[in-house]
Amino acid sequence: MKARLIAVGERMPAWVAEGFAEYRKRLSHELPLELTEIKPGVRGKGRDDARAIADEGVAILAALPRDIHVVALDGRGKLWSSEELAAQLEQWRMGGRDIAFLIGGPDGHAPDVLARADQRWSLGPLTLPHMLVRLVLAEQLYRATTLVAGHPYHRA
Ligand SMILES: C[S@@+](CC[C@H](N)C(=O)[O-])C[C@H]1O[C@@H](n2cnc3c(N)ncnc32)[C@H](O)[C@@H]1O
Repeated sequence: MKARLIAVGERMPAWVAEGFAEYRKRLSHELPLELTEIKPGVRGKGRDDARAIADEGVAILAALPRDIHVVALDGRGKLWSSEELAAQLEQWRMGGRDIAFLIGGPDGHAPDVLARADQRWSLGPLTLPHMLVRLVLAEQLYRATTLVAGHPYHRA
């Protein structure tokens, strides 16, 4: 199974890019993770935020391969402990499809994107900046692979 991260936002700051690259490297055997960045919709004077959210949604949906399991990162989604995420990972693997994780823009996901999602995953009640969400997602996926493999990285 391969994973794809489709995220609104371009050009991560170096400290995020380095952290993300580190976990992506650690994941490369167990869960190869490919990143697709989506240009944020245009916001500001005279621009309608709803239009920007809709444009981001169209671009996210266009980047999705047809037969892929979709998990939208969303503050109103399901909360999973790291152990529950590891169990999810095993279920996703048994499902036999590749998996896509979606991170929205400054105003969250378009309704069409949430409608396409098979699951919604909340990292907790805090609203996190999208760049940090990439990093936490990559680390938690790595942690989940180590839990499944019985590797001592996870010591809860
Ligand atoms: C700055 S947040 C958007 C906040 C927006 N007000 C909302 O209601 O979704 C940008 C993206 O980061 C992700 N995100 C932020 N905090 C999150 C959390 N606690 N759990 C899951 N995803 C989160 C979501 O994909 C969100 O669309």
